[in-house]
Amino acid sequence: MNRAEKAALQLQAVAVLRMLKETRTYDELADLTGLPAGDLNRYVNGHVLPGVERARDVVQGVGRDALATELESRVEFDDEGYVDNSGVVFDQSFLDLVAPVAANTLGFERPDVVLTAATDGITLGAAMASYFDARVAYAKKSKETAVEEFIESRQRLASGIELTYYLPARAISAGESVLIVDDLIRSGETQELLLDIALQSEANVTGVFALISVGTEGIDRARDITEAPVGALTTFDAD
Ligand SMILES: O=P(O)(O)OC[C@H]1O[C@H](OP(=O)(O)OP(=O)(O)O)[C@H](O)[C@@H]1O
Repeated sequence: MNRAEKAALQLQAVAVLRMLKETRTYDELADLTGLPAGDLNRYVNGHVLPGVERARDVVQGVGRDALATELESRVEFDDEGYVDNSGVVFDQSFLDLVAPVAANTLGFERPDVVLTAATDGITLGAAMASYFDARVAYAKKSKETAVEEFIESRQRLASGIELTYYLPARAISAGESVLIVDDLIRSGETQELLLDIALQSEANVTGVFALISVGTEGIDRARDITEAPVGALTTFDAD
């Protein structure tokens, strides 16, 4: 880890601690993290940065659990099982916190491109791309008028409806590494289409990440297609 990466990790830990502090006293934060309340006060107020080991523990340990809990509290299901995740995907600051936690806990290598699906994956894709200093690309269900060449992937869904995603062909070059992300994974059909687009681009997939997994069907489906790490920040029961 070079000096800039260490500094970035230390600042990410401070951002996680600040989020946790919003709803806690310093004593409660000390109980949660195992760190002294006085130190936490200095970190949260920006007077001192946590050491690298402490920063890693915060980001990978309590950070993941806390973000998953926060995510669960912001997601709503209706009677038919449809998800309202606007409380998450409309909050870019929250997604900016998720990116380092996801990258560190699931072990994704830095990609050249973060690939997602319009619409709801876009803000997470932007957060992940910003964290990795990578480009972001999103496949859409329609063709952009001025773009001449597309990669397209089509699938007949379990529902019988056909779903096609289009990506401008120049968004990903052969040999580049691609991290596939989305806000939600349920059947895995969307991820399968994105993986197919990466394959057609002759790119190397470095991982598949979803904020929310509903059941494990989609995660299992992605794992059948790629050997790269596949994971979600939080998993809800499918029923
Ligand atoms: O694992 P799956 O069963 O494929 O479901 C996951 C997909 O469903 C949602 O997108 P949706 O198709 O609703 O499009 P939207 O983002 O434009 O709302 C979500 O954003 C994922 O892309």
